[in-house]
Amino acid sequence: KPKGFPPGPPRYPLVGYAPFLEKHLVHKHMWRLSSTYGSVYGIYLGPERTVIVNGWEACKEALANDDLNGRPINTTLTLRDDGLQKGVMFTEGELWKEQRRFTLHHLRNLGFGKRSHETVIHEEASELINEIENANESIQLQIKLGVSAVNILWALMGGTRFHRDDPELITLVDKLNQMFRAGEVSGSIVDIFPFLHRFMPKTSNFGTVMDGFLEVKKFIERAIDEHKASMDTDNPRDFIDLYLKEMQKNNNNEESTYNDDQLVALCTDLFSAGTETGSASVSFAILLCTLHPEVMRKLQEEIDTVVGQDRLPSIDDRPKLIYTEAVLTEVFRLRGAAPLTVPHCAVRDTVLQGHHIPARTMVMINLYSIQMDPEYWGDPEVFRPERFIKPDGTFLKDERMIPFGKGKRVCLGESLARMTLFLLFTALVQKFTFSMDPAIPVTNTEGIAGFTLGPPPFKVFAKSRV
Ligand code: HEM
Repeated sequence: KPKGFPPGPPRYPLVGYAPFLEKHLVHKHMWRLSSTYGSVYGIYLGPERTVIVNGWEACKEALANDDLNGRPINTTLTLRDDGLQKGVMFTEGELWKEQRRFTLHHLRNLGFGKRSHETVIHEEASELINEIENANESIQLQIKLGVSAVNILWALMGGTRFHRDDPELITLVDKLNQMFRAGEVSGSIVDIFPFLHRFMPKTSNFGTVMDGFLEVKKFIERAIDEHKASMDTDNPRDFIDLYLKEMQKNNNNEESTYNDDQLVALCTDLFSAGTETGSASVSFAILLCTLHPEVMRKLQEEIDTVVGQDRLPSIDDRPKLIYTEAVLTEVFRLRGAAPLTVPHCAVRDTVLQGHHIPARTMVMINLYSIQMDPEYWGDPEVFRPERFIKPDGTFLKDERMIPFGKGKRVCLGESLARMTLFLLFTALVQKFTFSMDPAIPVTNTEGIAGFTLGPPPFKVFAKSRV
């Protein structure tokens, strides 16, 4: 017989435990609470009860349970989509299944995460390298990498490439970054008290989030209008054309889930999820290697031996770049971009680690707690890529490394994200040795959690190696 709803920290009137959560390192706080309340505990965020899942065994069980594959309804998101639940990231059931299948199928055919996309990423890497070479002061990498990430994704979604110094693009990337830091993955005060959204000033975190949402939405809507005006149904150029074609095919089908609102929300999901996380991961990788010059040196030695300086590293080099692979895995372990995944929700009553989880309970799966478990890793706080290298020198693949999640809700962009991180990061360390600009001291690298985890502000000097 299942135990009841999992117990947890105290519930204060109206607000529950929400105001006591440490906003900018919420994954760490949630993990800490598990030492008192157990790996699966219940917590009230406002009047709603939520379940937090920690540790490998419990997270693995939760991710394998399809009854926990829903998404909670969240006020902020419903406001983004004019009161509807649309897109792929925050939908569930048949709509989600159909749209996710269509999206993955067509993005893959267009070259998503495949060798044919490497040329595009190499072009972006070369442009980025040029821009860094021409900078005569220390640089803030995150916006620059954000621009690269947009171009890499947009090549498949919208078919065009933006100029790196396009001011509109830079504003968009900047607002996206701010939005991801201002947001709260476990829900904000507006999600607890929806009526408050009318009173939130533009300068509040909620205002920043809505501003970011609307900026992306405007960008997507404009692109869709341009596609409609110029598309040739027989020769679809990119993902938006393919989707518009599918809409035409289903024109007379009232049951169809392919429509304008859905296309806007889907592209907004892909664009938001796919650009900030990518640039955050490369930034974290550069930040950690800059603070560990011995790691940077070893990386450069390996790349010089396997690739040399005459061409950019390619995905074909990957199996030979063992140390590089270990560094990137260690970056994901220590500073994965989505430590709490995207909130899940029980689609029906179910059981987790013997606890009863009622239908519609929000469930947060804490990947950080897996990746930082001292009993398993020994010295989880230490940046030590060697932990992923076996004594015989080969790469050690660890089943606990799931920075993209696992199961049916696993990140839709994993193949692209892995390829982008590898190609941009290796190109940068092949060409430059980075050092910190002491004007912005980085006292710790834990980063800033919002919707996702982003690096702390930092600037680097890039010394050319050739
Ligand atoms: C390093 C970069 C990235 C990391 C660490 C990451 C991680 C994640 C994680 C942990 C989830 C949630 C899994 C769950 O709910 O259990 C997720 C979902 C998702 N990601 Fe990523 N992601 C990254 C990059 C990308 C990229 C490049 C794209 C798109 C092009 C993307 C698109 C999505 C989408 C659409 C979902 C929602 C999937 C669904 O609900 O069915 N992500 N990601």
